[in-house]
Amino acid sequence: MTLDIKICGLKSREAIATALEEGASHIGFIFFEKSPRHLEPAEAGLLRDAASGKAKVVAVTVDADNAALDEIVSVVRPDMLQLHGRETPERVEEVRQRYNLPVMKAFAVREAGDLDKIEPYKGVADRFLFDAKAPKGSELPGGNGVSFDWTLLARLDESVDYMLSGGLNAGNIADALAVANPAGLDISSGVEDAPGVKSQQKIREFFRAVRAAV
Ligand SMILES: O=C(O)c1ccccc1NCC(=O)[C@H](O)[C@H](O)COP(=O)(O)O
Repeated sequence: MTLDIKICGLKSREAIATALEEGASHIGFIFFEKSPRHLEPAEAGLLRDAASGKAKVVAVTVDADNAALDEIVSVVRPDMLQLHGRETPERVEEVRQRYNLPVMKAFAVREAGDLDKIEPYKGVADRFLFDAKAPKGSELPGGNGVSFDWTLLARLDESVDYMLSGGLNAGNIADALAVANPAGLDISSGVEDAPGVKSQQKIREFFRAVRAAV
């Protein structure tokens, strides 16, 4: 079983190097000012070259307008855009066409009905990302370190290409993979010592736990 693994919210060369050494398929940069993981496009542009030819660079945005995306795409040169807000199917299509880049559309999941929301995005988004709903009081639509009920994913058609995220860590990834059948995993808080501060040791432990589980 080959699983894509995206380490998200990276901000330092050291953490990127560790993620790549361990075999990350994707590295994510966050462009959302309220996040402790936020980077300016110029900062991400300097970091992204480390991943060239090794992993796909994913730019994570939340209801970004064209001006913001224009800057991110030209300065960071991402391989993929992750839309983590309330983007409509029409907006996802517009973004794909405008930048000629694959788009991963994020959905917040708490109950079965939340998965029905992907229907109008099928054939539009290149991949889905299922995350937990933000807890009350959080200003972040992602990166909250909270899991959802993975058994809900059993209702998905096998053809749905998705990454699983939300509160994953070295301690629960075996349980998650026993229940869900994702094409990829996406993790942020679970490999941090503090919000926005990645731990090289936790990154290594996460990969070790994934290898043991598959
Ligand atoms: O991580 C953030 O700060 C963030 C902020 C705004 C939108 C999305 C964000 N993260 C997106 C991701 O892809 C995270 O990896 C995903 O939500 C999982 O996070 P975690 O539960 O901390 O592992």
